[in-house]
Amino acid sequence: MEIIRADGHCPTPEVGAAVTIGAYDGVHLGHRAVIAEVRRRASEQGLRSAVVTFDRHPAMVVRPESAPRLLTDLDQKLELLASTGVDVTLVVTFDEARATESAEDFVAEVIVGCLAAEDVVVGEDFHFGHGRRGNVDLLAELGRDAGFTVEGLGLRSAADVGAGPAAEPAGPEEKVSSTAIRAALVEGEIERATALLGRTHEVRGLVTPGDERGRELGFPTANVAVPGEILLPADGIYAGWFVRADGTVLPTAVNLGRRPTFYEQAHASLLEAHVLDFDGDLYGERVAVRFVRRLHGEVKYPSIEALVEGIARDVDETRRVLDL
Ligand SMILES: Cc1cc2nc3c(=O)[nH]c(=O)nc-3n(C[C@H](O)[C@H](O)[C@H](O)COP(=O)(O)O)c2cc1C
Ligand SMILES: Nc1ncnc2c1ncn2[C@@H]1O[C@H](COP(=O)(O)OP(=O)(O)OP(=O)(O)O)[C@@H](O)[C@H]1O
Repeated sequence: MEIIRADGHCPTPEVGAAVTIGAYDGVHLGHRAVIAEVRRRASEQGLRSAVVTFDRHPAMVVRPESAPRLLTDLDQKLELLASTGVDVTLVVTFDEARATESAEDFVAEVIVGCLAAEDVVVGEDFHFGHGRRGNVDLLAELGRDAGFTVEGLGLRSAADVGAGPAAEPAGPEEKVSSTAIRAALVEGEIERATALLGRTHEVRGLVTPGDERGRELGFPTANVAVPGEILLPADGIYAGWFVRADGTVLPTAVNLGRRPTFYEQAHASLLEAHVLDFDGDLYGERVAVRFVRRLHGEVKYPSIEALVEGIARDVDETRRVLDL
């Protein structure tokens, strides 16, 4: 996949493109359905297939006070987009100037100027440009002058993307969206998020020193510092996978929370991963944690012995969940 950065000017394309546009946070199964349609249309018409997305979520600039936490950072998003088989991703710098740009200028500069779009495919609820004034109808109108067609796709539901019963409790009619997946994660409904994403939710960060208590307890943990703009699921104990910098994937029992056994009121949740059957130094390593199942909420154990027994049960349960 070719990656083009649009922060002013870009090379004039030699071939036209079938294009889709959006935040694409999470690259979920709804997004994948749109991209599959873009690829199908591109190959039918001898065009390149392209995704236009942003270097940060537009809400971070437009309404920072209520911007959502993200399912993916830019690196992850680009990796996931590459895995769809799309030919090009155009990463648009979303700054103040971009936020106040008119829909007309955005289309002229990016969609036509950078990609020579001939066919644009978006979800029917798509909005763009200053004040979210641009919609599918406006895009189609601009396309008539600029020489591209526009298709507004019906939004895919959980049933459409084959999410199955795991997408409950919202039900098969629920539209797949980044917002719905964020809500599932915040509720600790990991299987539902997985069903809508088509993969497990993965967060990335550096392993930082903790207070070494875990080792004393017999369960050393890697403290993973996840950037504040990334969405962590509900506090609790999880079975999951731990991905090392070299790509090795290891089973892990995760504590995401405030450790009430030790602290009356910790000010923030910590992500601590006990990597099963592993003994080694992880400090400073850039790792990923994938959440498979929430086992239970955090417990304020009455003693250290009870905590150690509790963690041992969590580790056993993690082995069962991961089929080890
Ligand atoms: C699988 C697992 C489950 C845990 N469950 C709890 C819990 O329910 N309540 C709690 O207070 N701490 C829990 N802990 C957190 C331990 O208290 C924590 O690992 C210990 O404080 C070590 O902290 P440190 O990394 O700062 O050294 C759990 C840890 C792991 C690995
Ligand atoms: N379930 C879906 N079915 C079809 N198209 C979709 C679906 N979800 C998103 N799209 C389309 O994919 C593109 C990217 O959308 P965007 O990233 O805004 O998705 P979203 O998941 O709806 O996000 P949010 O929940 O934040 O609104 C847009 O053209 C959008 O209309």
